[in-house]
Amino acid sequence: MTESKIIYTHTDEAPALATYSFLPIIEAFAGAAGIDVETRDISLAGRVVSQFPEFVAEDRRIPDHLAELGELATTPEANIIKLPNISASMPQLKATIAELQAKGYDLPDYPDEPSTPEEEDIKARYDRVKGSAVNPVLREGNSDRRAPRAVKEYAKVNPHSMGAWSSDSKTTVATMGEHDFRSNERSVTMGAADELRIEHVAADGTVTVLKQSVPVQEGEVVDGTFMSSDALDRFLAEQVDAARDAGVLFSLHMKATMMKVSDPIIFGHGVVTYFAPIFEKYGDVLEAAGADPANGWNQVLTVIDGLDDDTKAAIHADIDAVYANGPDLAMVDSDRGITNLHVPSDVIIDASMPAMIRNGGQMWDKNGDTRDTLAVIPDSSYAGVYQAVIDDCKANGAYDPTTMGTVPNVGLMAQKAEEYGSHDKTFEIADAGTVRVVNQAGDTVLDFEVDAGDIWRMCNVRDLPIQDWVKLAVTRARATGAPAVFWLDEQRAHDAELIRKVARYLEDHDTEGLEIHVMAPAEATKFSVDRIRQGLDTISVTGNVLRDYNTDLFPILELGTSAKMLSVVPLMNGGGLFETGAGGSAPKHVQQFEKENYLRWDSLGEFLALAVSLEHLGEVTDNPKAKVLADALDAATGKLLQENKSPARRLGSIDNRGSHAYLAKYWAEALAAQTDDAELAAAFAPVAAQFAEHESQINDELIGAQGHPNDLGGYFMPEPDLAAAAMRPSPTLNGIIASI
Ligand SMILES: NC(=O)C1=CN([C@@H]2O[C@H](COP(=O)(O)OP(=O)(O)OC[C@H]3O[C@@H](n4cnc5c(N)ncnc54)[C@H](OP(=O)(O)O)[C@@H]3O)[C@@H](O)[C@H]2O)C=CC1
Ligand SMILES: O=C(O)CCC(=O)C(=O)O
Ligand SMILES: [Mg+2]
Repeated sequence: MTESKIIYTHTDEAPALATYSFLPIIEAFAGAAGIDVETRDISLAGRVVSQFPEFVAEDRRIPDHLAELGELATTPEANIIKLPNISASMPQLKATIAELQAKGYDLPDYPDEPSTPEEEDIKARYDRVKGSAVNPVLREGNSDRRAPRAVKEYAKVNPHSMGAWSSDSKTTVATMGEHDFRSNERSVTMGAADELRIEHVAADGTVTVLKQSVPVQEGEVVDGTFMSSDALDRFLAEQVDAARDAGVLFSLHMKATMMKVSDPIIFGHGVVTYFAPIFEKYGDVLEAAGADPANGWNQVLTVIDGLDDDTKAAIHADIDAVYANGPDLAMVDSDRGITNLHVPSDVIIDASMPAMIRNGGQMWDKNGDTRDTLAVIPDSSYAGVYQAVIDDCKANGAYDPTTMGTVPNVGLMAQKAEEYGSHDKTFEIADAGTVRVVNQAGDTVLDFEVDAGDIWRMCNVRDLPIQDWVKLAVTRARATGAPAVFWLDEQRAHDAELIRKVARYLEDHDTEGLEIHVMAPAEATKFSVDRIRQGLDTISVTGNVLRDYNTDLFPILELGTSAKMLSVVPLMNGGGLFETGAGGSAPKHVQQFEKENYLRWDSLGEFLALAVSLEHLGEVTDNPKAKVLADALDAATGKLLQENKSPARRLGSIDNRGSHAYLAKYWAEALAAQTDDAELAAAFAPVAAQFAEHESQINDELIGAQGHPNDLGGYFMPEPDLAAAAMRPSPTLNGIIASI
């Protein structure tokens, strides 16, 4: 018998807090079926510590759990439950380092400007932890994200609130459309395995190797492209003027976390353009003092704070003038004066654009009022998707969650597909010249005329992941009967290569009776939202970035949040990676928990993932009890929804902890009631009885704990004892769990 083992990941922020409450329940229930649940620490803090063993006292070292799981993900035994984790921006990484140092971890500072080989090494280690460093390693398969039927039905009966859309809304999307990644893209499919080299050739002929070796496989699609720095600046300046003239908010939507090299640079251009008078007048002073707009306006403000009083006062007067003369900025937190440009990881496009659309196309201004917005998305590859949704809402009003259809996604991401693999192949160009991609034979495969400051990048996608993606699309289309639309634009170089492959690999499958289309993203959006309004479902089959966008966009409109999605990654070598929802780690929830001991995080994603993980375990190991646990958990999750025991949003109601207590109650009841496994039924009958007897006492203890500030002894690495105590405040519940 194969070992029955599930790996549960310890991550960050709200899901990490939820884990302190939910994991003991999982361990107890799984233990009754002979299933081991092990944890691995892939939190941002844990990953930082793991990079510096020689700096850290032996008893506080953390092994490189991510590398271990990355290897596990390539084996058939893998059964990993992956909770959302922080893809750290630079300000988050530095805050983590500072917190760990204060806790006595003797870590080096982040060297912004390394001047010795040792500092280069330290910086390289920190940079490995930065940005989207976890997901691409674990996602050794393509993604299948959908709203389970029970969740969709629940949302139809209990719709979330939707802001009204007016036909004269001034909200719109601005995108470059030329000189950007989409329009400069060139793509080639490799006829044979090779090794590519990326070089920059300056105007005087000097050759600089940007990347010595990019091994590529036969059939791999290789793209190169760049965004023109000058065109970007012109575009951004025009949008600042346009927003001011239209009297709408200016807001920039990037993915500075996942696209950790390119997007902070673009974000920095946004900061410099909006605050242009400041950088024109004080740019040298600020640069000398260490300002880096790519890390957000807040970082620049911190640097200004360290200047002498006179300079500081002068700059602040000029900043006031910028605010007075410029368009109002969309705000992240108007009470605290945090704008959309303050921190690059505060506004992340996949969640921020749908939240705006759900809100009638409006964002918050500095007074805490909602206003129409100019949403600036520089690259035009996918911006048209949001414009198409906005056009549809202007024409037809907000969507109706009680009737709307669903748009699940089959996303290409295996083996660092497309943009996921681009980070070590993205460069801010130093001098005008040519970037060329050269093969082993010395032939130039792709070349580009670039200027200083341009952002050049290469993306790759291998052939086997594409085959697997096409197969998954056909499987989902067959399973649901819904049309499957490949969101590919024949006008775009990369997509044109993919369209050829899709046509070829569809031939390998029985597609008789299936409706399969290829449409450019804006057209596919229109097709899907037209059907949504008719209550019809449409599978979106997309590349990596659209996978990310669509799996927040549609769930946020359909279900109110993407946390309620079933997110499965069937690993290409047979294992399973079960993600918990499609959203992130909800930092705002932690703020509320710290302030008033109330955690509004909904663990539905964890419940759904655990059920499919148990089901997978039951199938691949010889453990029928796992299947019984899975079925009972599904029944419990359904009942939890029906009985409205998900976390509410307000103090004094059931929060995350209370929802776990009810899940455990319903799970025990379902196990006691089932007849497939008498042993489990007998084991859980007394547990169910205890829950029934003590329900109100558990509620009193959990709700009674709320309402005061909570000190967890750390943000990125809370003290485990404090976090466990805060998340398990009901002795009665803890006693029942311990009795299993
Ligand atoms: N798979 C992964 O590892 C992912 C990680 N991330 C990371 O997550 C962090 C935060 O990203 P952000 O863009 O703010 O997106 P999030 O999805 O974390 O949060 C946005 C909002 O969505 C709602 N939400 C998200 N999850 C839940 C949940 N389980 N229950 C209830 N509401 C939920 C909350 O709304 P409200 O405040 O109204 O309650 C929340 O404020 C970043 O560090 C990012 O890198 C992001 C996406 C995926
Ligand atoms: O990896 C990341 O940074 C974010 C991933 C994400 O948002 C997603 O997979 O939906
Ligand atoms: Mg996402």
